[in-house]
Amino acid sequence: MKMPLSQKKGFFAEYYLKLREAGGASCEADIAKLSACGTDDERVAYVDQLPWVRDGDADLQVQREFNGKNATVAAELKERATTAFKQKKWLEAMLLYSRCYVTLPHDKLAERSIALANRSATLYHMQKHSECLVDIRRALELEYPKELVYKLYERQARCYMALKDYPRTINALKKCITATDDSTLPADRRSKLHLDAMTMIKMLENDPRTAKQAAKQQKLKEAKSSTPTLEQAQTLPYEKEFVSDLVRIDQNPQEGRFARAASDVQVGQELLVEHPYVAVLLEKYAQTHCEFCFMRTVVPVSCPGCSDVIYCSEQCQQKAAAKYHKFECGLLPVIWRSGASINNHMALRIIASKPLDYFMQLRASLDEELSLEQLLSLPKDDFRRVAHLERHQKERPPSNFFQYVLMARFLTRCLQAAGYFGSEPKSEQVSAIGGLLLRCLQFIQFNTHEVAELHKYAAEGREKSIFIGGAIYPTLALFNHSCDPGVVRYFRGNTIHINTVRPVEAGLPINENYGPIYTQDKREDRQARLKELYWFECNCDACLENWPLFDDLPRDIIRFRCEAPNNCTAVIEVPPSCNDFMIKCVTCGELTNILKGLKVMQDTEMMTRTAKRLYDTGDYAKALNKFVDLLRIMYEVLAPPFPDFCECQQHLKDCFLNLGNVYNLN
Ligand SMILES: C[S@@+](CC[C@H](N)C(=O)[O-])C[C@H]1O[C@@H](n2cnc3c(N)ncnc32)[C@H](O)[C@@H]1O
Repeated sequence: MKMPLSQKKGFFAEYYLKLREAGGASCEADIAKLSACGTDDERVAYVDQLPWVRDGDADLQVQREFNGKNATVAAELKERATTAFKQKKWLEAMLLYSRCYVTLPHDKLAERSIALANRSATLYHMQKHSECLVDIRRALELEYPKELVYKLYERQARCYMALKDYPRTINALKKCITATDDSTLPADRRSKLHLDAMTMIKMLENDPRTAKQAAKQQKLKEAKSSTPTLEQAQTLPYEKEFVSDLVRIDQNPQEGRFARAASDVQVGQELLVEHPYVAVLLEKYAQTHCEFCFMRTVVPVSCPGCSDVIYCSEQCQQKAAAKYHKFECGLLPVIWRSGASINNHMALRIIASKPLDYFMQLRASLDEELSLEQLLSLPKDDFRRVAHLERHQKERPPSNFFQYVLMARFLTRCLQAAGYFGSEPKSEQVSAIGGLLLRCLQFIQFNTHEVAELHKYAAEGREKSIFIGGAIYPTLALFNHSCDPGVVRYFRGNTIHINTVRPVEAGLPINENYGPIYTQDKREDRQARLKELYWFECNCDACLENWPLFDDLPRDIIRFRCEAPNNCTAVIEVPPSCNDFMIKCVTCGELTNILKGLKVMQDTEMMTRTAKRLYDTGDYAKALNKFVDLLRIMYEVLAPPFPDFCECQQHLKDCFLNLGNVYNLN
């Protein structure tokens, strides 16, 4: 039997080629006619009525597939995990128990609790005490066999002991003693356990640290807080959003909207902390990272309906379920198999995150232009915050529109299969959502950020930033590009942080970087890439003045700033061998004393060594402060680009990256 197209891997590309072939001679002419359509709705409607497109619809059958949960597969995984456990292969056992837990059908409460309890034992051996405690709590919340509960409390006590939390150790030991009443332990073993636990409790109660800790914990409890737990640590990505007063969004006809400095900005300052409007994790990381917040996850929570994705906590699972997963559940295998990129998936998720009524009401107003003030005053979760991002619809060729319409049609079918339109979809609603998906695909193209995680290979002293997913940050999406960016971005989960890597004077643009950077890529290559991917000509200083690559930066020239009191912005280039201290500026004719600059260069050598040492010992926060000082001092008297400044900037960027998502591979 022939396999339907939608069952094959990467079927969308095949469907597209097949369709174009079916279009035959009239294909190009039909596609060219798309240029006559003025709106996305018209484009979708036009493509929809092309007979050769309609004929291909049979290839786009989308059906939800729930083959993820499977008690038999879970039982096999459990057996393999237990073998690995017995062989003390802790990591392997932990991963297998995770897969077993995620694969178990949601109603198998006892089995799920056992998988969690077994994983907690593995985590205990791995000395992952906080994670072990999370699994014990979850196992206890499910139907863990009563007669074995004492074991969990015993393990809980050991974990608290390892974490030096004595009041909680005592508490767990007491619960352990009580739980033995339900156990099937022989009398002698039970009394031995009681005796050991009582001895431990007594010892801890006599320890002065216990009372101190208990008082502290009580205080925190009264303040409606508690000691930081792993669950809280995992809510880190939901740290408060923040836009600094130093950032002002402005616009002009040449560059559209962009950020500029409202007043002088120092190096190292935090300008923006933003949650994504939408984010999609790469399929590759679906079993290691939380689908909702992108935190790497040791003790995953799974979706009740599928085992395709994991979450770091119940909160993230519930948020995802409420927002979009109810429509994606059972559809992810189809989306992944289709070969649709995460950008395409993001478009689907944007729509799935809000009810149909929301879009139907908003639709008419989407064609109205919004002023910058109106846009910025919209609530963060308003669709218009992203719908009005740059999409270059006027420059878009018909062939590109055609491809996007086909993808929008496929995504509409996915939503339809997931029940987004209810049991009896109305054709005008389906078309309207098709039009909106087409709009999403356009703005996503220019406004997505790659979410990254820093992979550290300690043994080799190597670090690499790895792309784990994509996201849209509505405020950051208004920042323009420069090949000599003023900021660095790093991520905690999928929350983005933007910090400056050089001073920016009041009124000047604060630009970020879309990929090509002047120290590494030649001007022609940068410009070609920006034109191809973002459809603009870059006119940053590095492009206009054609700054050399880092390796070609002159080492035999020092670039001093003209210090004349007339606000001259010229650069005075001096060879290191120069014997004069008072140098005449060729632009303004005034003299500048370069002694101060030479002294700075001497001082910075020593400071750089200290900063690098701090970095190498892993003290990133301190190293960061040192690099900030260095850049500030250098920038005052010397004018970039020059090698020391670039190197320092790179180190500062690395420090910031180390404060974000990090994965230690050794
Ligand atoms: C992420 S958006 C940035 C905000 C955009 N200017 C706007 O008005 O929404 C990317 C788009 O901004 C424009 N852009 C970004 N950097 C630019 C630059 N340095 N000069 C001119 N246009 C730029 C390009 O049109 C690009 O496709």
